[in-house]
Amino acid sequence: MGRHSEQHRTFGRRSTAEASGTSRAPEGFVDVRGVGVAYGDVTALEEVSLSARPGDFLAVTGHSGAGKTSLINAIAGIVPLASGEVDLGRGATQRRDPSAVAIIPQGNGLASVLTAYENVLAPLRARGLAPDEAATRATEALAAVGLGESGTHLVEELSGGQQQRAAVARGLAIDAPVLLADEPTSELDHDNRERVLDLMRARADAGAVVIMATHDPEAAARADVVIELDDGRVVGG
Ligand SMILES: Nc1ncnc2c1ncn2[C@@H]1O[C@H](COP(=O)(O)OP(=O)(O)OP(=O)(O)O)[C@@H](O)[C@H]1O
Repeated sequence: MGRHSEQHRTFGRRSTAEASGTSRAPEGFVDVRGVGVAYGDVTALEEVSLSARPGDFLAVTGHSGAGKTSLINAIAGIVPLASGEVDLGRGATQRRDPSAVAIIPQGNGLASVLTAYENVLAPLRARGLAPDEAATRATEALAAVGLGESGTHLVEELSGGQQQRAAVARGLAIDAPVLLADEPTSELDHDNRERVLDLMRARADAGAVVIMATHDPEAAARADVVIELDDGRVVGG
């Protein structure tokens, strides 16, 4: 089903921003080498390798249980590796830089008793952004996903799709060199799905690495490269 798949890929395309030399391009990279993940006796990933450079938009596909979330979480450092290595950062001197990554997790991960705006703002303040800049970024990110009017609502008052868009806003607002997104469009109608995919594409074009897990072939088709997992391994597409 993937447009392209193979055991190990290297993507060297220069980003638009890098090529034009005009931007704040975050210059991320991701190197995944022979990664395995296990939960007790369950092997979720085995010998998975991939490599991505600034401007790359990757989709990770596969059936339910294939290992998509495990791969996203392994790259994010959320699950321990049973084998292999993950490097990510801003350049060769900053390998394994945890602040280089932002994640839009499966199931959104929002605090339901905070407003959408507070959820977007909190990680920005935690990362040391000044209050004014954090507020501006949070407002802009919510507007970008079409929640400009709903930012003051508690998350528990929002629909599932609105909550998912708030989670997308939170991930985008961090403006990290590496953006990981786990099923970021699963709850969205057509127009909002396209809006979110446009934002992912724009972030890659600005120089980030974007890696998106999705079971939606149409969403995957928006990526530069599709990596298909089956039973925890990269399979041919
Ligand atoms: N916390 C856990 N404990 C035990 N097994 C787990 C755990 N999380 C995932 N698994 C197992 O690891 C394998 C990969 O799961 P993972 O969630 O990575 O797949 P996925 O492709 O993201 O699935 P989905 O599309 O349903 O979200 C599955 O066999 C799953 O049952």
